[in-house]
Amino acid sequence: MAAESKQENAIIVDHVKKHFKVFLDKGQSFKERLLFRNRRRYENRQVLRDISFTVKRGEAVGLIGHNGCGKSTTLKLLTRILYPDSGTITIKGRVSSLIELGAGFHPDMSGRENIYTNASIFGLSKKEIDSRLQTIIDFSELEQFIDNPVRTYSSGMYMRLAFSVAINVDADVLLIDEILGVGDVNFQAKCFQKLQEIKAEGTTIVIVSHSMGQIEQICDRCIWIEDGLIKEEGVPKYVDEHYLSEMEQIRLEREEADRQKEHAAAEEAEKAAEGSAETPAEEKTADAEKLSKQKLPAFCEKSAVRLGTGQVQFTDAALLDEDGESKYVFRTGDEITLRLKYHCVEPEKTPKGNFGYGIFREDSVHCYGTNVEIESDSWVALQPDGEIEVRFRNHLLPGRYFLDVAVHAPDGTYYDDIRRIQAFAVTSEHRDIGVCRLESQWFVDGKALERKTGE
Ligand SMILES: Nc1ncnc2c1ncn2[C@@H]1O[C@H](COP(=O)(O)OP(=O)(O)OP(=O)(O)O)[C@@H](O)[C@H]1O
Repeated sequence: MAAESKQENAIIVDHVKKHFKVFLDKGQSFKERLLFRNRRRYENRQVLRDISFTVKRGEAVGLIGHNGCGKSTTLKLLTRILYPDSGTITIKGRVSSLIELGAGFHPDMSGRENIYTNASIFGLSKKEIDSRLQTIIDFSELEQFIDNPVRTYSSGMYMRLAFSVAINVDADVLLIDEILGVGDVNFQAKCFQKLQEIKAEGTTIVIVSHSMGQIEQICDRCIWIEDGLIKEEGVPKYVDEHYLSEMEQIRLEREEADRQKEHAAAEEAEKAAEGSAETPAEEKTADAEKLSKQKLPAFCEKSAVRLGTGQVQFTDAALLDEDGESKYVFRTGDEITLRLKYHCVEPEKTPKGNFGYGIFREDSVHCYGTNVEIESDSWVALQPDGEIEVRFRNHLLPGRYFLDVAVHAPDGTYYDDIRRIQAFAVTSEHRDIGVCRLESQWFVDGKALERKTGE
């Protein structure tokens, strides 16, 4: 049997469920509550739907997940500030928690008196507290204020005292909620170092944090909670990466929805403006440098730059997914279609054009560029109004990118050239790094390694 499996469990959480009653229209005043006592509506919010995990003695485990997913609730259940609706929690040994720090402090009592009452809540006898009193005071750096009532303390001083007590009670299990927000930067660094010492001494630790760096430095294992269930569990570096990538995906999807709304509104405004004032005839005619002075149309990013003679003008540009939907976020490996529409002012004078596109990463790295002539050794016969599409497999790695499009004459004169016409983002489930994905096949002693499923 592996040594690890022999190690004793310090915490066993077994099929725990927890809901809260959330009142929707609770009266504010006593009168309102009395008058509308029959109207008090509430909803049952199921916060933990079925959580099971174990923590071995001496192990440090991090709980991560987005706001409101139930991390603090899990910790409060472990501390017994709350009780589960069903399921069981078993903890072996003395528990100390850094949750709701200083909740047990009495404001009129001095710092010293509060150390005694607070440490006794953690189960220490008077003799035990006497022997570690100076260590607690020294760690808090509050020596000169220790006999003042804690109501005269700043919130940072208050937290420092509470933290010093909680970490000096020789707990077997330490539960921590976003602890490293305590005090100033120096004190935070000191707390962090102390935690590492406590861990090295073999204390079991469960920590809730939004700081992946802290989780990776302290924890042996990480548990990602989502929708009241455990979504993933394992080595912090990998779980954190998956979590951060999902958070980025959610953020980008929101951004995409906002952008769609913005574009729709801009198009609407453009149509309204077109309807009320017809563009004067002379503005529609070709004129070198004219495009740079015109207002950018709605399909362009606000930061776009437009150059060219205006003899051919793009009237629409869209990046489409495989279903033909206009998108802002793509994944590495997706097929993307760039659809361009154009208007040619006088096709008889400018019968041929070459269309091209370029992609730049947001830090201006030129990732790619090509045109019709490079790919097909031919030129496009220009119509008064035409459409052109280019389809490509997206091998770009995660990041933000900008698209440039241009159409030029056989002599190289740019008819229309729009830089940063559109922004887009790329996400990926792969973990390779760099600018683009070079799908790699590994061989060991001539034998091809099996590729991960889904790649
Ligand atoms: N006492 C309570 N009464 C009603 N709802 C509660 C109570 N405590 C927590 N909740 C709700 O339970 C959900 C989970 O809260 P919890 O504090 O566990 O989340 P969290 O993952 O720690 O979030 P955060 O990262 O924001 O700290 C939230 O929707 C919260 O509003």
